[in-house]
Amino acid sequence: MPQSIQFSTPSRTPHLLHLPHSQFNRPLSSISFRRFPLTTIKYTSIRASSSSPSLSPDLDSSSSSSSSSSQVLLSPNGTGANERSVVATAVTTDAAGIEVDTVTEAELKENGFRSTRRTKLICTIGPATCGFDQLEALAVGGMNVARLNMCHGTRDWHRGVIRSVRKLNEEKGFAVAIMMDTEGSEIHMGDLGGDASAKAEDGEVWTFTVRAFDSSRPERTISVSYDGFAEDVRVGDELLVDGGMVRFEVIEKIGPDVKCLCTDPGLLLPRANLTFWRDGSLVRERNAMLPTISSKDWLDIDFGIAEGVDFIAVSFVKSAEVINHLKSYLAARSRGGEIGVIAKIESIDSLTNLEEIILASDGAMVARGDLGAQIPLEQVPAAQQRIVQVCRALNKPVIVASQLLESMIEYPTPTRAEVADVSEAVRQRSDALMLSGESAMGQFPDKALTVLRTVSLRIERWWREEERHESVPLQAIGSTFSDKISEEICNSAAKMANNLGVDAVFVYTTSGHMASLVSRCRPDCPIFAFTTTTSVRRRLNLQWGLIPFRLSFSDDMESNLNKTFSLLKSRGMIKSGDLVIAVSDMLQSIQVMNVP
Ligand SMILES: Nc1ncnc2c1ncn2[C@@H]1O[C@H](COP(=O)(O)OP(=O)(O)O)[C@@H](O)[C@H]1O
Ligand SMILES: C=C(OP(=O)(O)O)C(=O)O
Ligand SMILES: [K+]
Ligand SMILES: [Mg+2]
Repeated sequence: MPQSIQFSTPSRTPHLLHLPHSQFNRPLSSISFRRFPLTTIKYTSIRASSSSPSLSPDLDSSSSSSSSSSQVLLSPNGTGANERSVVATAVTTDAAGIEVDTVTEAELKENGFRSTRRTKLICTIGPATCGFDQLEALAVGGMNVARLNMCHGTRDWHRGVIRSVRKLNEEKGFAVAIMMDTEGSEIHMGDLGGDASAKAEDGEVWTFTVRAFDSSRPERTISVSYDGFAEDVRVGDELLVDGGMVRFEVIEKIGPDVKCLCTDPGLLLPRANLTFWRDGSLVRERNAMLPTISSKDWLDIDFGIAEGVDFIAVSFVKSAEVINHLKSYLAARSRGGEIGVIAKIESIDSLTNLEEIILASDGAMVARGDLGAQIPLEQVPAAQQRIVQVCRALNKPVIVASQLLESMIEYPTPTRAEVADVSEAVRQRSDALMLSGESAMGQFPDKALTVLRTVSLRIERWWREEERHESVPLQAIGSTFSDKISEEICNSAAKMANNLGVDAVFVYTTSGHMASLVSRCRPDCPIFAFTTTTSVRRRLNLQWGLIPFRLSFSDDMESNLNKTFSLLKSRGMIKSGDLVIAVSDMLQSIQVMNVP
């Protein structure tokens, strides 16, 4: 199949350039249009929307079907320029045949392409946010992915949330993806017998025990999920609750009970995780014999498959093997590649095997909560930067998680240090930021999301204003020749977009791969990703800069562009004169044009 680069001038006359395969052994960026005088480039004209008066008459009939009202176009969920309530507009009988959520629509109209947020936002859903209206408020506020932590809540509870999110997507045109996070074989405390928390004071002696309680929890007593706990632990060990938020020292062992002295006071939360340090280093063998995916996790995974979640985040990944195992399990049970597997990097082993784990996964999470309990805290920032860089190099989305706005669990305003931390993750160009307790059980979930949104927007703008184009050299990753061509096309498209100052890159992608390749380049302009299925659209919502739309399209780029321009224009989401670069994975083409 000949590869084509299409170039259409601002006067809307596109030029079609056919090149033999061999030309593509060089990066596309080295293919200069100047080397091929425009006069030798065969051109075809492209038809604009039916509202354009300057169409070539010869193409009217061939493309008039492109404004058919049966076309369905779905916009992404809100980038949250405003807090007004979302009105359902999922009306396919609409004259323009568009389904779109009003948040994105309003934002694009009011602020234009460039102002859209590039960094994606994830909210952990918990008691503070599980109601339909609360979920809707988060979607309006910019939530791209809802995370369910299977450490907490029953499957019925999680099912309720999943169904509410799905309803929200169907009724209001959002594309909020669902990420299920496995519990993993970590050692954690039991619940607190109904108490929301328990305060451990300095100098108090608490009992950690593997005994089950018949009735209510005895005072200053905590149950532990790991049967071998009392045997393994030694007097003098340090016991860290929730990554060091509260600390104890083991002072005595009495059968199944372990007496511990509180050395750093704080709040104990139900099912908080526990780590152990001995002589200044983490005791790793403690859960080394436990499988990464426990039998309870496998049941949760089956539940996730049945409920059609979009991502499964695997806790305490140690090697690529477990990721490969889960991926083949999913491939056999879910309809082929529909669930993305995210590796949580939160252990020493996962740092040791980082590249192979990320290569095997569909994305990674910098799970700083547990990571900070396994390596010294001062090493966490360097680990974060390395994980973000490896993910970018290997073209996998990366999430920065835990304690971004921890103080907002209790207070309506973040600390300056928290804002600086969020800014750093945005500046590193991570794909997504995640809220945990802030949205799950905090007092100000919407405000916390607003802080992530406004800080992301501001830092992204600052970075663009400073014109700090990144010169991160992106290593070649494509294995097949076709993959290599796609990669070069996307690299070139992003470079052209920056150099020409275009308003948006349009990418037509069936699997989503081409969109991720454009996202990887982190271009200055937003990326409109058009894909044919709702599941791909939702998964794209995790990736930096992608505004995913669902659109039925063909392998005829001319008609796809006509259709897109017409649909987006009729909703006022783009306007005549906007400069766009379009790439497609079906034709492997690049086109530059003004919206007619
Ligand atoms: N589904 C849920 N049901 C009840 N509480 C939850 C749920 N999800 C999260 N939480 C609460 O939010 C806190 C922070 O969430 P997260 O960081 O995901 O969990 P953890 O602290 O266990 O690592 C949890 O400690 C828990 O108190
Ligand atoms: C995100 C994390 O995992 P979890 O909240 O499940 O402990 C973390 O440890 O930072
Ligand atoms: K978890
Ligand atoms: Mg963790």
